Amino acid sequence: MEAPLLEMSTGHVVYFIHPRNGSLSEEDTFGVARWQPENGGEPFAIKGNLYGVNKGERITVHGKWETHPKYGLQFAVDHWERPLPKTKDQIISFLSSKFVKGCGVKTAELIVQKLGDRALERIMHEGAACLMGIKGIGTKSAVKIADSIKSNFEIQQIMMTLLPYGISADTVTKMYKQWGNECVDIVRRNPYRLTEIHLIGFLKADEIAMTMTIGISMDSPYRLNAALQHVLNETCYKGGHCFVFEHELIDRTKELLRGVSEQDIETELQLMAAHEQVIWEEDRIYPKHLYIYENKLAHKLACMATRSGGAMPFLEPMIREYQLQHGIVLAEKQREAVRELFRQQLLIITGNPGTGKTTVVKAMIDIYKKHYPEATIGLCAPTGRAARKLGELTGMDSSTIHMMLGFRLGAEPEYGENMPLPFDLIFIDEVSMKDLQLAYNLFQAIGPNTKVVLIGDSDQLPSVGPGNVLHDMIAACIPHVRLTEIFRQAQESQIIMNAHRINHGEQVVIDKTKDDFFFIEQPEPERIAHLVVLSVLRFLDKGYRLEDILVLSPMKKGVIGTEELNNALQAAVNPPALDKAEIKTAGRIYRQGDKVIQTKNDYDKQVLNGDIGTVIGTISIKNESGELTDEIGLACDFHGKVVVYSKHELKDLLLAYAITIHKAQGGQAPVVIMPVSTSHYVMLARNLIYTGLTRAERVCVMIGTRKALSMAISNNKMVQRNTALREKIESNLQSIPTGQRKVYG
Ligand SMILES: Nc1ncnc2c1ncn2[C@@H]1O[C@H](COP(=O)(O)OP(=O)(O)OP(=O)(O)O)[C@@H](O)[C@H]1O
Repeated sequence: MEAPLLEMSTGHVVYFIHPRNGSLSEEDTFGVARWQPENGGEPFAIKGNLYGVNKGERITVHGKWETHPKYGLQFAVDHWERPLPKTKDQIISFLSSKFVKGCGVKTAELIVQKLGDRALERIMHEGAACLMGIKGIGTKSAVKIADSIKSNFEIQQIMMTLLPYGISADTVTKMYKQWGNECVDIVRRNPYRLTEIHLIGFLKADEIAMTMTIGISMDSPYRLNAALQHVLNETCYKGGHCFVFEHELIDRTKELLRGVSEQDIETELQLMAAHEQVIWEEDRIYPKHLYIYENKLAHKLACMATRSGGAMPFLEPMIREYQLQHGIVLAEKQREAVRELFRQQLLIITGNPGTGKTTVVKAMIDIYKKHYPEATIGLCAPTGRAARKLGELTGMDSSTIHMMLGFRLGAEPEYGENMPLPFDLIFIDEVSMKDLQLAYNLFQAIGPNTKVVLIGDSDQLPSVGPGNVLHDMIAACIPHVRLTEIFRQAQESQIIMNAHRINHGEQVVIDKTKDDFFFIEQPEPERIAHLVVLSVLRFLDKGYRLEDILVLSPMKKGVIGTEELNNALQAAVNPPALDKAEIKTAGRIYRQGDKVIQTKNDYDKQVLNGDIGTVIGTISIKNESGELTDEIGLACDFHGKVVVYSKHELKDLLLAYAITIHKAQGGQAPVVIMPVSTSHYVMLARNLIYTGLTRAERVCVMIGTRKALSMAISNNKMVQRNTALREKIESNLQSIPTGQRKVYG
């Protein structure tokens, strides 16, 4: 049966019926609006994907009439377009709209005066040249006006061609930025190229490829290439691996492509390796960038590790003087760490909580400054929270590694191989979180005369991103001092003592007369969720603030996963109210007063993955020229810095009443509440529970079953990560003959 022909109507949206503010997003594109056809007919309702339609602007909608059981006759929009304005008034109104940069009503009138009814056609064909000589338009603004008109209509054309294949308007805009007017040709030839610029994933590209008329064969090299890239990257980034073994990559790709022969996949892989799209080393296949990071990092670490000095007679009296001045006796391992600081260019200090890491860092800074008064010292950590804590404890400035390196959107960091960081000594805290890429960027920026001290707890979860950098460095014998003594003050904390027990595979011991560790026995997940909410409310009643409380769950899904806990906690802690602004998008509600977490590094806004803030309210979004638009966004406070999110940027912001233990790494709070249930037994591992517990500064409340806790404590099977950093550091170390090793200090 042939599809019914679509009808069309040109006119404008008088107002939006749903959503009332007309603020649609890529995730939430469905809208209903009151429509005024320009032929003078009666207004009617239109509905459908109206994402990108602005109230009042002239567009053409294509679709068909439908009868809604409740609302009657409506026009269901299949697609829409912005027609080329025809009359003088339409042209002036288009030229002075937000789509054309740098052109107000007066300038628009002057343009039409000079170029007439065919002004837009002429600008598109002749470019900026035809605008020259018009009063108030210089060369720069002529180019700006011409470019925005051209790109506007080109994007429209591309959208009309590609939207039917399920490519969203937002993706088209991004594609256009990358490929300009060639988008349609590129996608028609090889839809998988959309995966190259991370606009869509392989599965979506495959879907598009299969629906495009020219069709792409199942064993097309384009398809195989994209599938191999997809499997390689997914495996590395989801599993924290730096490479994937050849047989595993081929097997997984075969499973994904179903019906394509192993031989064809292997041939494509060989071609990819020959063109250095991937790196094939022995039986390992690396994404090219991870291979470069691993090799360069290994080389740099080995060079630094071979630079060590000899005896320092001045040091022992300085350590004694420090102890006297501060009324402290450093433990032998702490003294060893101070000595190693002076001897080594690169030093790792690890220890479980309460073993005196911060104390020894303070001693190191003090003694080093006494010996080298002119020395410049930098402090940093992978997350904002960890950096703030390091700054507070040492009384010195401290920043995130990203900020220290000067990460910028779409550009190399400010500091790197050719521009080393301007410090004599750098301390980096919470190094267990550092993944391969961040470690590479950091060490590239370390100059030949800068010392580096890495501090961390190697029993915590490894980094979220690829690599197992801290473990590999320790295993490769990079100078390392492990602090083991638990000091008396720390011994009084049940949190610290139980953290050590868990780490040794022993069950927790709780003294009910003390008030820092509680275990509430409850087997039912629904009841656990309820108790989590009650506990949070109780701590709030006691005077704790929301930011003092971390609710940690191992998982996102399920009744006691972060998603459902967040909904329950939002409803209990911050319910809707007339005086509280809120925004709804993609099924989530963000309300004034909500605790939120950024889930991606955004160098433009200067908020990093893991930063926690509070929603201040809603706000009108400004366009590129700084003028307010109809679009409503969200304003959040991140430790005194106000960050504004447009609706489509909210995908990078989640509620943070409950967060995963992985996300909580590098941060601590006075209170930690943690469900521990067999309902997420796949996630129950010792280092997970250990990491969660050690986020608590004052009180930890676990809710669940002892059985689940005991299962987690017994599960010490570390998930293996594919990395060759250790091997490469060792081989670099061997290739630097002892005679050529530099003396440092
Ligand atoms: N040599 C020492 N003699 C006596 N007390 C010490 C000594 N070193 C550290 N402490 C005390 O032990 C406690 C824990 O020390 P510190 O905070 O430095 O450990 P940490 O390893 O940094 O802990 P966390 O990982 O929990 O932050 C502190 O109260 C500190 O004052």
